[in-house]
Amino acid sequence: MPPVTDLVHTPAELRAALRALSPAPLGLVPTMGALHEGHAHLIRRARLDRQRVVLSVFVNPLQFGPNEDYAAYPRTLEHDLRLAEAEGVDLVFAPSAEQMYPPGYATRVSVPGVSEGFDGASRPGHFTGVATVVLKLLNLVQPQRAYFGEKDWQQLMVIRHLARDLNLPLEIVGVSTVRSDQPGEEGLALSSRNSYFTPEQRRRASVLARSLQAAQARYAAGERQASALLSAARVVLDSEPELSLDYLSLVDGDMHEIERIDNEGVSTLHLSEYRLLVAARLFGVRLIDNMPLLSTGETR
Ligand SMILES: Nc1ncnc2c1ncn2[C@@H]1O[C@H](COP(=O)(O)OP(=O)(O)OP(=O)(O)O)[C@@H](O)[C@H]1O
Ligand SMILES: CC(C)(CO)[C@@H](O)C(=O)[O-]
Ligand code: BAL
Repeated sequence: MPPVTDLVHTPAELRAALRALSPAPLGLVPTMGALHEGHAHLIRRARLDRQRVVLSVFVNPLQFGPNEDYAAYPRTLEHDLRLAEAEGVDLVFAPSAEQMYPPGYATRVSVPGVSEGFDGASRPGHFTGVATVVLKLLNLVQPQRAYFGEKDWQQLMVIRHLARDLNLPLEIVGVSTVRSDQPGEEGLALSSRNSYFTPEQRRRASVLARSLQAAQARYAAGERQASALLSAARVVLDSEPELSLDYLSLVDGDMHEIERIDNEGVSTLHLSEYRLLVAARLFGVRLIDNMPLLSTGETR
């Protein structure tokens, strides 16, 4: 018998369905749907942790700017349910915008500092929208653990900060980025927005990953100046004529830009928090990617 995945749409239905799952430990996987192998990886990680898995599918209007792709964002609930069922998800919560933000809704949650710069600068209000909806989802589901992809690195840092600052009684689990292994587009970070691309454009979009790998290679060869590491990435990005760069940086775990890696004073743990970040627009689509200086696997 294939596992049965329940689908609910309202907070009241969610509460009733959660009662039926309790007292098992719950893992929440928040998504905006259009599920792919990256999302499947988060679900599998939650199941490995022996959690009952609640998956939310909600394209959150609060985190989109007025000129962004809220209306065009892919909505594929039937496909998402099939993937959720195949991966053994216990419950899918797919609310409407009206259920999440009924008339009179006012509250916003923001995490200054870590939300500023990078995507926070390019997408004003984005992380306030993310923090607000994530806190609402955590309150609705009350999981023991919640799973987020490293692909959205700054988002993961914002949510870790939110959980720490507000003493949220749960563990935030970061899961490493799943990348394409399709010939020609190897390394491309899986993303729902890749569905906007033709196969040829996807191959060219792998330039982001290749640029970060070039910086990693320079680091592995002994380079410790951020500017030189970033130049190595920049050469690769410049090889794509259609690419318009938003940012390319090396940051520490607090999202502060760093100029030089001083291995003497930095523990391996600290080093694993350093990230090369890139964001660029390609063929009208805004893409982000990031990599550690050294591949270190998942973070917790
Ligand atoms: N390739 C991936 N590897 C690991 N986690 C991922 C990957 N892509 C998305 N995720 C994670 O899945 C969760 C839901 O993300 P979301 O539904 O926005 O998908 P997405 O592919 O990131 O879409 P978008 O194109 O909007 O960036 C987030 O925690 C995100 O970091
Ligand atoms: C965390 C999230 C589901 C909040 O809407 C979204 O930002 C995403 O899919 O990464
Ligand atoms: N995966 C991040 C959600 C967003 O781009 O709005």
